[in-house]
Amino acid sequence: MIKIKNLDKSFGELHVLKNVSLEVQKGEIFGLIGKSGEGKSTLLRCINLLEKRDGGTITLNGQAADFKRSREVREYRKGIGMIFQHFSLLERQNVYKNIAAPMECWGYSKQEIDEKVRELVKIVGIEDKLYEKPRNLSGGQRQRVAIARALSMDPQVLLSDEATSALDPQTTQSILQLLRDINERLGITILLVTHEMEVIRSICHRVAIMEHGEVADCGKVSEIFLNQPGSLKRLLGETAEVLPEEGVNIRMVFKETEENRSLIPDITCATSVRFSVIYSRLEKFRDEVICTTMLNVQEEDLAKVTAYLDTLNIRWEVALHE
Ligand SMILES: Nc1ncnc2c1ncn2[C@@H]1O[C@H](COP(=O)(O)OP(=O)(O)OP(=O)(O)O)[C@@H](O)[C@H]1O
Repeated sequence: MIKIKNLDKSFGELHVLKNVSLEVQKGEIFGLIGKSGEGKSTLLRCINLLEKRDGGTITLNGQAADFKRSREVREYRKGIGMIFQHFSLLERQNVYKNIAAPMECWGYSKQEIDEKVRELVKIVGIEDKLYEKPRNLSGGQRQRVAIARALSMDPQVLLSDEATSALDPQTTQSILQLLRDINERLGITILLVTHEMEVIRSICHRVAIMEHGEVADCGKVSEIFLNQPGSLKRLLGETAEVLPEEGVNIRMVFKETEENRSLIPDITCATSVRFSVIYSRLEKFRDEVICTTMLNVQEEDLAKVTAYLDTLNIRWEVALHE
């Protein structure tokens, strides 16, 4: 769907994107995460041709984004909706006019516009706000207007640049649910930029972690969390946990499945080792649940326990205490 190959971008001396290659599949929600200043927004702006790249290729649905004429650029952009952190609404215009604006630019008839606006406000759940000005809306409602406007040209792709960063946690969840509905019901591919891990966990199928303008790791969200690459640890902030100083602490990460539910008694039965469970927590990733469990074992039992975990293909590592 979106194919980015060897993308390069500098602002003067500042090399912001370095040889970035990514593929976003049709119908998926793909997340780009990284610390501030890693080039995430620049990448979105290059895809949307708001920013000129220095090198590399961008292909949308097999069509290379290399255009000579501004009309071609406009046509290309028509297929891409975009939403931003601060909504970018026309403050003097009401909700109806805001959503209608792109269609008016493209010369749609009044009737076409009216039908589309009324359909879109229903999809985003603000039918009762049609004639309100943005200043009378909450942050979540404003973002719903922006989403409706982004969908007005029936785009194949929606680019989202920190769309929930200015919202409280509850409103964030409702907007994420809306994006998920749009993805599932309308089949729109979503590429979103965020610095919030919760956004990635809740709705993304796949994620790319950006570091220093490069893609450090990329894959299915639950797999990235299972494998815990260095880029993820650096992003989450690798703080030493408060753990027992005696013995060895083993962190296990595994999918919560019926089979794994009895893992703790299974370890005891198979190894006859006595150990403590320091904590165990579940995290949801779209439709999968991942369990992180910390065990504390005696030094002399470490090999026995980890050998058993290896037979089950359970990922483990020795955790450092403070
Ligand atoms: N138009 C520009 N001119 C000069 N430098 C720019 C321009 N746009 C971005 N930059 C710089 O490029 C770097 C990457 O910026 P970008 O906004 O893409 O990062 P980001 O990962 O999206 O960060 P954030 O999460 O803070 O938005 C930053 O150092 C930024 O200051």
